[in-house]
Amino acid sequence: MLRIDNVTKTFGDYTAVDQLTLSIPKGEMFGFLGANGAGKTTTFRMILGLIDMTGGTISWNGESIGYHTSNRIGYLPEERGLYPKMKVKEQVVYLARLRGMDKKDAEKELTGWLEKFNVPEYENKRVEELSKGNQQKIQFIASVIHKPDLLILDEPFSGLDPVNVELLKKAVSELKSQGVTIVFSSHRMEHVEELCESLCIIHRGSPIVQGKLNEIKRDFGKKNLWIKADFELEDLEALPGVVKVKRLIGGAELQIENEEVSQEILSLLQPKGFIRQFSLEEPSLNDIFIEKAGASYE
Ligand SMILES: Nc1ncnc2c1ncn2[C@@H]1O[C@H](COP(=O)(O)OP(=O)(O)OP(=O)(O)O)[C@@H](O)[C@H]1O
Repeated sequence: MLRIDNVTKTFGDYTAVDQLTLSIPKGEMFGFLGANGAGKTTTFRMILGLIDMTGGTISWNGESIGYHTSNRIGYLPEERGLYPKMKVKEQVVYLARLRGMDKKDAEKELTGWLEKFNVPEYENKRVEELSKGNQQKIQFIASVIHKPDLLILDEPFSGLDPVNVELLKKAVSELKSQGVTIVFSSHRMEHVEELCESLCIIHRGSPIVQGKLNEIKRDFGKKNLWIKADFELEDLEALPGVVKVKRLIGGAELQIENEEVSQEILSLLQPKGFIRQFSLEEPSLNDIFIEKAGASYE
């Protein structure tokens, strides 16, 4: 288990992480979310021991984070950076050996990963010859080659095309099924929704939402209602229990206070004409993020 206990980080007068307490069970894929500047990367750097905490403790499987835990953690940093002139194989094997891996094992692992990512021919290419997205795949390989049991990924999907996003999602899901604990940050809520059972949204270094995704959605209460009708959907905004209305061609998307409101809306609309679509859906993580993180700005 990764335990972050009452962790604070200040830079001068500024508090970037504020008494953060979180527990991430072993083998989970955990989403660590927050607006720009919320404190995600700073937290990751403290987990890695790259910067000192101002206060608090962090432990991995009961051991305080430090030099002895570093070989068991893999990290894909937000600011990607490989040596441009070095060949992929030289570079990844060098990084793996720094993590205590044997050269032969590292080469074998690298070949496997390059095949998995459909780029076996990259082994002897210089990093600068690869596109930015492909460099990112190589950096991901460098972060997992030593088979860490805790993997920290800072915005792993940014800059990847949809095919590579799918490849990477599959790779992280496989690692999870092998028991690796994965913590990742992302501004793309749909990726978090797809991959994570639990998550935390932080704002100014403190959690504002925390828990299991399905419970967070249930507790949020509000629902989305999609309506398409062959008549003008007028005055929806004025109906009791309607929070937001987004007009679409031929219909509307509503945010409503609770399920009961949808029944009242249906009874009101039915006498007016033909309703093509009327569907009630769970709120998206995007809705929750915008409301919770947005409210904290005020
Ligand atoms: N070395 C530093 N010195 C001073 N302030 C810093 C330093 N590192 C981070 N900060 C500040 O701490 C806050 C949190 O930064 P951090 O990089 O952790 O945010 P983030 O959540 O990762 O944001 P983003 O989504 O934009 O990557 C920011 O206001 C940032 O300016």
